[in-house]
Amino acid sequence: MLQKTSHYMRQANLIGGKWVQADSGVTIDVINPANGQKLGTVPKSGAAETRRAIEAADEAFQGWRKTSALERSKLLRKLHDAIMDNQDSLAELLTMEQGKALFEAKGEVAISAAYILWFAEEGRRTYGDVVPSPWADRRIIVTKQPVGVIAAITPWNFPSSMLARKIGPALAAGCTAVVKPASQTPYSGLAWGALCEEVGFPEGVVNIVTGSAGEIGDEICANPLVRKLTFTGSTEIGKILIQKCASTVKKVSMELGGNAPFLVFDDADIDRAVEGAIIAKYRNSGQTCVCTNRFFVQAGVYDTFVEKFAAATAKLKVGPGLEEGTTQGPLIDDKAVAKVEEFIDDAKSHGGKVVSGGKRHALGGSFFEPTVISGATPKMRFMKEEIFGPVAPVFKFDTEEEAVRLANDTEFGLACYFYTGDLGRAFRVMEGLKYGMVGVNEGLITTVEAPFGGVKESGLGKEGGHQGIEDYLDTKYVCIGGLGL
Ligand SMILES: NC(=O)C1=CN([C@@H]2O[C@H](COP(=O)(O)OP(=O)(O)OC[C@H]3O[C@@H](n4cnc5c(N)ncnc54)[C@H](OP(=O)(O)O)[C@@H]3O)[C@@H](O)[C@H]2O)C=CC1
Ligand SMILES: O=C(O)[C@H](O)CS(=O)(=O)O
Repeated sequence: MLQKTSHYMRQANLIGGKWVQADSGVTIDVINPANGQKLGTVPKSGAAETRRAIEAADEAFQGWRKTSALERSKLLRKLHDAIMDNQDSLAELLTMEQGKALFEAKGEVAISAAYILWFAEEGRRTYGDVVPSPWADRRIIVTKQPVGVIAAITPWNFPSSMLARKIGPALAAGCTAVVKPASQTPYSGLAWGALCEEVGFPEGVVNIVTGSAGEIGDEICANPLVRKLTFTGSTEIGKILIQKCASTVKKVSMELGGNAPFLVFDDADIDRAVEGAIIAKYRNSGQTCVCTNRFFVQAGVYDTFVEKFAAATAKLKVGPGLEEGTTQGPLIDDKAVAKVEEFIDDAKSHGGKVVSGGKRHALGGSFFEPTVISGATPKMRFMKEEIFGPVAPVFKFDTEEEAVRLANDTEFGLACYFYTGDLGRAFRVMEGLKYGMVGVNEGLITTVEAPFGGVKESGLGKEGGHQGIEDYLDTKYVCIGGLGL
């Protein structure tokens, strides 16, 4: 199977148009989470390689910034087409390094291409202004220009689409990029380097460096040539990076952790709510930042919802991502499994009841049974900590006010979901929830046309939508005199 995915599989850094190893020659093994087998290696790079990548991006920026928005749009469209022409092999590579079910990997590759196409179009609409001048002899214009060299650091859970919604707007705006993919899932990002090379992006426009996160991150944050950092990952690391970027006053975009609530009111369509709950909880085996972390169900429908949700959960098929029919792949590693077990043990110690799943899957390794726990209470770790795994705690509430208060009782504010048949309630609850994204009677809302991002400690900035390109642009005010008007 590896043979079929090898065409875009690269086991080297891409710096200034050249595929190179780490200076030390040291490598990192990349492991298939479905079977623990080694897929290959990537360079264990550090500050020196990162510095060279930044310098290559800065050199390429001098030419790339002078291309027209239409030229950049055409290249991005070619990149979109190349991704879609190779969707199957890119999806197989993604599943082999990350573990997700193949249909989800194909979906991730497709939305990655969709982000590229969206920004191919948005890059031609970065309008400025001509402002009526207060002076008869001067003219005022306001223009948008690319910020310059950007750095992108991406997580292991969506190694393709998280990169797409960063380099898509960056390249469309006229920026150049240095990318650090997650060490556990580097191949999807490196494949992007091969695709950009194939469709004709100039050398140094996209550079990709794998290896020591701390060393690479420190060079990115300290190097004044890098004018913006866009990061997707944990809030813990995001806070460190924000602090380190202060030394050179970089722009920062942060897509960080979540603690999504999912509210079900008495007047909800319960079958629709269960359908939404399944996708909002178990997509990517629960390893997404917008996965539901806490289910809050009104007392009148609590037992019915738990029974239907547990039954639907039990129907999910755990297995290797490449296996026909699999809906739940393995977790990324054994550390992730151990964390999920800790959450379940904590819940049981506080009176929670496992009504579906609850333990490691018979397949062994990092496969885990999708799990529903009833009788959840705010004393449990779920209330404040992101699970990042296939565990669904179901809390009970009585009033609308109580539900909104419980939902907001977190430092996070990324995504939230609620189900109701009452229009007035829909507006009251939507306006009361302190989150960047709200699903009303829907459990999967991510799309390229809408601005993705959180508030509070879930992050800064938006990705996707027309907002997604703004963070890659500087606004310049120009006052023109001496015109003899
Ligand atoms: N808001 C959002 O859109 C998303 C948020 N997340 C959040 O991320 C977490 C899980 O993802 P995970 O990958 O474990 O998150 P991490 O924050 O551990 O890692 C994310 C990326 O940051 C890199 N990194 C780690 N430490 C440093 C450092 N000191 N300097 C520079 N880079 C560093 C990692 O590199 P390496 O792999 O080499 O360690 C990886 O590429 C969860 O909290 C989840 O909610 C995840 C996806 C999307
Ligand atoms: O990394 C993630 O969790 C993604 O942001 C989730 S989504 O964009 O696929 O919804």
